[in-house]
Amino acid sequence: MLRSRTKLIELGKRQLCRSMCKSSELTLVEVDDKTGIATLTMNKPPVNSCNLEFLRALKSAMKEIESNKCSGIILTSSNDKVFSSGLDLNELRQPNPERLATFWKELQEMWVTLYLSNVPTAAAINGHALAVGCVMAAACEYRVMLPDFTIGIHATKFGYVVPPFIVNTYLSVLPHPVVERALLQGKIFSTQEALQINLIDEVVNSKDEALCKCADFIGSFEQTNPVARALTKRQLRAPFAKQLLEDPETELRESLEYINTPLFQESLDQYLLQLKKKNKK
Ligand SMILES: CCCCCCCCCC/C=C/CC(=O)SCCNC(=O)CCNC(=O)[C@H](O)C(C)(C)COP(=O)(O)OP(=O)(O)OC[C@H]1O[C@@H](n2cnc3c(N)ncnc32)[C@H](O)[C@@H]1OP(=O)(O)O
Repeated sequence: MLRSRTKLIELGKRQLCRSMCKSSELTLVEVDDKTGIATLTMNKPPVNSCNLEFLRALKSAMKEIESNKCSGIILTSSNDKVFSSGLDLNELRQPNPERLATFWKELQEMWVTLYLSNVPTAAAINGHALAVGCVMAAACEYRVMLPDFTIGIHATKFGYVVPPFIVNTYLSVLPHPVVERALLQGKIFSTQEALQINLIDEVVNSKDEALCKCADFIGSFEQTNPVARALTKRQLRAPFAKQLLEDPETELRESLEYINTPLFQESLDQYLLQLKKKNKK
């Protein structure tokens, strides 16, 4: 009882000393004056699907947080049912070639910025995290999730080949056989299943609790040297990012080629129809 009261008081304090740093319409950044932790809230209605502008806003917010020497980043969502629905599929449908290339490069850069961030990163997954939404969470160092939501990469279910950097994000948190089965089945996990396979670290009952857990995780590095920590993280993660860092053009070319195939475009049309139909029922 006493412990939970202390926790609540602690939570109140944390909320009080939060100050706004920089926001765009699509992202909201709040920095805790005491801990230096930045909470980056995704705010693209209705479901945080990543279009070009949103990817740009996310990358720029993360870079800004790093350059302000914050002690860590907590990634979360302003929507209390959806963390992120992944890529905005409208960006991939009958695309304008120039915009698609710019979009895909932004995706690559946003991923590299998050995956190799110098500061500790944690995801407070307060809703469904699908496809690239799951990738963003998995690119963080720690994940805590609310019950009764779903998380996973179901690309193969609707005719998408999974790009290598997405495979690598899974491989850096899950064992190879688990990744193989999950990606080939296009498996979407419930919160409980995600906990069982260690795709997430903990389950919590509220967003506030999720933010607290993430702050505690970031706080656990207080006694470490930030430069040594950042370089060690980079060393550990570099093999998974190597391909994209050394040769982003090949990944870009292969992805654009694939997205422009009739097979991909037909599957996408069908999938988008299904998504819309669901709402008309
Ligand atoms: C050799 C190398 C080859 C490389 C090849 C690379 C090329 C392949 C690329 C593959 C990469 C894929 C990664 C992705 O991230 S693809 C995105 C996949 N995401 C999804 O499938 C999520 C779909 N959405 C949902 O399941 C649900 O929306 C939800 C997230 C569970 C939320 O449900 P909820 O009921 O709350 O909301 P609605 O479904 O009513 O959605 C509200 C409106 O938003 C539209 N919507 C939802 N998600 C998307 C999306 N990802 N893109 C665009 N639009 C989306 C939905 O249609 C609703 O619109 P409406 O109001 O107009 O009906």
